Amino acid sequence: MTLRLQMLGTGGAFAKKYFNNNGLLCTEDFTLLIDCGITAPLALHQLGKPLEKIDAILVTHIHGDHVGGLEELAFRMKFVYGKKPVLYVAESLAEPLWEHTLKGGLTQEGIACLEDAFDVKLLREGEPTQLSPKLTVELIRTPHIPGKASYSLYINNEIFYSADMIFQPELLTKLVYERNCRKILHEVQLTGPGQVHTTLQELLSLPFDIQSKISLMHYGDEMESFIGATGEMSFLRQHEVYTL
Ligand SMILES: O=c1ccn([C@@H]2O[C@H](COP(=O)(O)O)[C@@H](O)[C@H]2O)c(=O)[nH]1
Ligand SMILES: [Zn+2]
Ligand SMILES: [Zn+2]
Repeated sequence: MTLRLQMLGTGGAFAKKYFNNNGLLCTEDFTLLIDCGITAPLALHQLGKPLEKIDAILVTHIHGDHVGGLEELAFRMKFVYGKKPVLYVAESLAEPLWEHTLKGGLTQEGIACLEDAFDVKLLREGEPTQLSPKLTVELIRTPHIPGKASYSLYINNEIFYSADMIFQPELLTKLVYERNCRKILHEVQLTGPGQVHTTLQELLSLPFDIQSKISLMHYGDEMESFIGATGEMSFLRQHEVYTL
């Protein structure tokens, strides 16, 4: 089954060279935007991708580099195309996404809740959900910020998309050896302590056969100086189209 991934950006929260880590995941008849950060509207514009070609958006957690573009996207879909974007969101994130992030900007006549701005589809952790005939996504809750929900994605029961998370070697091992995971798209923090992210040093501790499945994303502006220092892992590049 052919899946294509084109990252709108591959940068970490503070990266300035690579835009926010948001991606277009495409089957032949469906385009999913994974996360819609602050830079997503500009990245889509630069790629020449009209908003109406995006069939749905899925958000992994509530940080600006993952949800900061939703206000503009909702307004443009409403006023330019007269449509509500389809928004896949974990049950646990829907209320905080509205109350803590979007309410201030989106509230106006005709918009009083998340459902007024988006066609909201709630996702349950651990339950694979078919988004289109050839695209299924399962949310896996993974640790990122203490006390805040955040989710990784298991796509078509074979591709792991970490989103932002603290290193989880047991999960990665289980996915590869027990769930036939054949590709891992993983965030990486290249310098400094990981704290709420996964460091390159941590990923380098994984066995070579797991490393060889990993493409690195959500990196800092210093990425170029780490080329050749990432073991069996390679860097995902902004705008390149990958067949998964
Ligand atoms: O050096 C750092 C930089 C950032 N953080 C924390 O990360 C998040 C924001 O980044 P995301 O990519 O959106 O997760 C925020 O909680 C910062 O406090 C950090 O811990 N260390
Ligand atoms: Zn992030
Ligand atoms: Zn985050």
